[in-house]
Amino acid sequence: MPLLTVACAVLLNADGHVLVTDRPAGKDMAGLWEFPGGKLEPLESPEAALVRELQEELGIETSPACLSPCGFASWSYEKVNLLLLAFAIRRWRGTPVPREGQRMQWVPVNGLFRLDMPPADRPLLGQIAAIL
Ligand SMILES: Nc1nc2c([nH]c(=O)n2[C@H]2C[C@H](O)[C@@H](COP(=O)(O)OP(=O)(O)OP(=O)(O)O)O2)c(=O)[nH]1
Repeated sequence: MPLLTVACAVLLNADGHVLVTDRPAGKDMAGLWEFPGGKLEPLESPEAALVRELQEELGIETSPACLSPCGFASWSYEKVNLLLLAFAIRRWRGTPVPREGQRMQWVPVNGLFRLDMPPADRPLLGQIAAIL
């Protein structure tokens, strides 16, 4: 199966809460909570992809220098092997506002374990808890 690389953000606010958005109706895994981000375009670096996706999905400005690798997960879905690269981000410009019809919430890291998330995300949660 093809390998699909996805970069996602663990946006941490001053309270130590993490931003999650839900997958809009009509997409695979609709309704599940996920970390904002998305697929790399051809020849795009993970960092550039994530900066672009955060602008498109939430209207916030970040830069590769603000991205700190904080974990990865690997999961075989039906048609792809997903490699999910997570970056912690503590500083950005602007206020996140969902721009693609997603719902959004800030949750304490402990609260992530109680959310319905894609199976690929599970192994990331302990890694995120460890960096706080
Ligand atoms: N952004 C993000 N994607 C995740 C997470 N967990 C997880 O399994 N994924 C999967 C879902 C998708 O198959 C893929 C992300 O792709 P994407 O967001 O660029 O694209 P999509 O499938 O939502 O929609 P499309 O752009 O293809 O229409 O990674 C996560 O926490 N964040």
